[in-house]
Amino acid sequence: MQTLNVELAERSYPIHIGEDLLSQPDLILPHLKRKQVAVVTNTTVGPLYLDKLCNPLRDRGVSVIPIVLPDGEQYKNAEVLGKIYDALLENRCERHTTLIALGGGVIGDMTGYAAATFLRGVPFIQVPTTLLSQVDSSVGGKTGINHPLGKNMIGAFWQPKLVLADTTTLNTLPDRELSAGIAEIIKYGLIRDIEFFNWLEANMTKLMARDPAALAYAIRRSCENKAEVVAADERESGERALLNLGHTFGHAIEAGMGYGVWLHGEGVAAGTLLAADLSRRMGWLTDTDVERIAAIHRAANLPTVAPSLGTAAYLELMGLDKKVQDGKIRLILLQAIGKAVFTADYAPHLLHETLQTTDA
Ligand SMILES: NC(=O)c1ccc[n+]([C@@H]2O[C@H](COP(=O)([O-])OP(=O)(O)OC[C@H]3O[C@@H](n4cnc5c(N)ncnc54)[C@H](O)[C@@H]3O)[C@@H](O)[C@H]2O)c1
Ligand SMILES: O=C(O)C(=O)C[C@@H](O)[C@H](O)[C@H](O)COP(=O)(O)O
Ligand SMILES: [Zn+2]
Repeated sequence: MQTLNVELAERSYPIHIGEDLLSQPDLILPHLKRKQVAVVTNTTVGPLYLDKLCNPLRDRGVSVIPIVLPDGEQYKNAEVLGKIYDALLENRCERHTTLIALGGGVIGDMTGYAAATFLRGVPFIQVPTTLLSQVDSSVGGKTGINHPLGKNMIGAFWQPKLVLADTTTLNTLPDRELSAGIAEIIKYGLIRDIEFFNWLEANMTKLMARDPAALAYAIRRSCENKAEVVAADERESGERALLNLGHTFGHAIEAGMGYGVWLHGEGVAAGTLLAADLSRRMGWLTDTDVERIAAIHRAANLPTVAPSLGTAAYLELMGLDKKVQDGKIRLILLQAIGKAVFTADYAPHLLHETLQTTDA
């Protein structure tokens, strides 16, 4: 097992990464205020891992309330969030009850938001079971739900007490979801870690084949990158925005196509290629850079061409992004592979040209 720390003064917490961690209650028990937990999961992950996590806790005297939600990005909404509150109230949960998110980013974001808001804030633990959630969503404390008009529009910053990333759970993850996770891994290389990007290019075949050592390294390096950025800028007043590379486009794709049609990581992949295209039009990236970025996404079986929603629809959806300031869409662009900037200072006609490439 490897352990990293997210350094946030009194809100600091460990990230444990390793095999068979689910069934090690000693990793969880020190982080509980009382021996009562509510474990939020979904109808796919529950049958696979709920007993593995909960039985050893029960054996140690912990009272466990399981809460099983429907599975899918289309359920990351206020109605399903309400089901978490219902179960917590019906079971008379208190401020010292710890919520545990067992699942991917959808479960993690919703459980975290329920924890941030139930009784004005209760502790929570992330037990991420997708590659995407192990390398990104379980770390950093962004929690929330979608609105029909936009992704993650309602939410809160609420840090977990612990992240327990059991890499054995990835054995049951579908290939398409593995690729979606790799999109966020590539992101770290592109925005701030050229050596990691070079390593990813050299090791993509191993990652796609689920080589345990390659996966373990990619998860650790991703979490190190994310933890450093979050420690420097917890609430996204500057540097943290770089973690949004490709997301303004990607979130427009997810909302525009209907939640769940394109996976989050797929939207990020196609969105990253649009950000790269605009960066080339700005004179920052070369054609060779853009081809390198496309090639690494292709090697991960990720989409590199965005759907043709139409330029007007893209601009409308992107105009609802959380980073919009004074009505201007602010974007993360690449000055080079390994160096991103957060800027409003791009020529609007170049963004239009980029978006027009999506018209079939
Ligand atoms: N908070 C953040 O910082 C942050 C970062 C990135 C993404 N996100 C959010 O995370 C979500 C995407 O997360 P995701 O990609 O994990 O999707 P997800 O949570 O929908 O999980 C993907 C699918 O895999 C299934 N699954 C989960 N673990 C499994 C396992 N071990 N074996 C078999 N199936 C398994 C799930 O049931 C689901 O069907 C989006 O809503 C996105 O907005 C949040
Ligand atoms: O942690 C962050 O900060 C990120 O931006 C990570 C992203 O991968 C993630 O998808 C996040 O949920 C997007 O946040 P949002 O603020 O654009 O909704
Ligand atoms: Zn993301």
